[in-house]
Amino acid sequence: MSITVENLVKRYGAMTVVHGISFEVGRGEFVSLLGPSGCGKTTTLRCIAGLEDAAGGIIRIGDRIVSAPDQDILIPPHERQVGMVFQSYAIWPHMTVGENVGFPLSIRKVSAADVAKQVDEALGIVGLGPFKDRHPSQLSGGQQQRVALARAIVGRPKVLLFDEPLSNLDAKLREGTRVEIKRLQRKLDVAAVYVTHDQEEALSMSDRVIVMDGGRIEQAGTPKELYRSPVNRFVADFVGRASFIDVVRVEGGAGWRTPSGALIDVDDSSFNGAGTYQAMLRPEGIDIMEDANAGKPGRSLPGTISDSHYLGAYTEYVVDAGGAKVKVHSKRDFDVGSPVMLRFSPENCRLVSSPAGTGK
Ligand SMILES: Nc1ncnc2c1ncn2[C@@H]1O[C@H](COP(=O)(O)OP(=O)(O)OP(=O)(O)O)[C@@H](O)[C@H]1O
Repeated sequence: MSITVENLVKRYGAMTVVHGISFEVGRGEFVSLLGPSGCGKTTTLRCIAGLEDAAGGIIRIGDRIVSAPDQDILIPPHERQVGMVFQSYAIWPHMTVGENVGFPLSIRKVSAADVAKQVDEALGIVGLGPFKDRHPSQLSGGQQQRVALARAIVGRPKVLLFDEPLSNLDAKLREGTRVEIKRLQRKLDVAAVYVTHDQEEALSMSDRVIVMDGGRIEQAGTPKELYRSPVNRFVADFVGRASFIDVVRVEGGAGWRTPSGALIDVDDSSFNGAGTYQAMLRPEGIDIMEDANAGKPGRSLPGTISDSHYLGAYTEYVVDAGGAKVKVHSKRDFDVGSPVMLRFSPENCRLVSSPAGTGK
């Protein structure tokens, strides 16, 4: 089943925290809500689950309206057929693994025999069959999170909702559990909404990512679309590493000029005639040339290495290019203070809007 969110509004008292957002998640599709702390991701997810009451808009699961305050429709969570996994796992320490997983069924008055069968099936899917009679305190953090996963899928939910489910796991375990969650979601072929503030997690797991800020959607698209063609500086900065150089359009549209007066070739397909703009450069798309005179007009900028951070597979250099701090990834060694030439292609030098005064 799909999830459709139309003009969702959520208020806490006088404060509006979700400002009429709309999106759709198709059956079998994995969509992440990505954004900084407080942008309204969790609130949106909880409105879909029915754990928060929306103030406006319509939420559908499949064809069924589960939330439409204007029509006095607010279906309670246990009737929405959603499975949800929380950051805190929310498993009960006094219950065994099997009892925890079976809990959502027992409150739905499923017969004991059916509960046992479905619990065994769910534990089998997450690989926890032999742990059924243990208590959560006898499990590792990763195993506890799998109990929470099993509990989310036990009633054969029509959609799966995840609220930062991996943030309490260490880096190595997080990577493994990502793969497991994706495998599970594919196997069940359900719509999934996944809340995270971790861009790597969102890019690597999702069919589509919705970037939010201040209770609004900034951009929605496939991971590649967001990475390659962000609509503004906020999205460019939030999705991956990027550097920004102020640019102004040369009179008559014959190119773009940096504050130091250099003309650069910018992919300006996003230019719409109004507002302020910056050129965005991704660090892996820039070459560092030792010969400070090796530049091609429009596709290079002179600078000085001002800082370096060794990261194993590559070094991240910060290059001061006429006042702009440009991050560059290179496998080669350069000394701080060296004069260099940065070379880039117009495809890696994209115009992004950067509304003045908004910090975006
Ligand atoms: N129960 C509540 N009462 C009042 N305000 C709340 C409540 N829950 C959330 N908020 C506010 O709503 C806004 C959105 O919160 P939300 O938890 O959805 O953000 P988020 O993007 O999920 O952030 P995080 O990543 O920190 O969880 C925030 O400004 C938050 O302070």
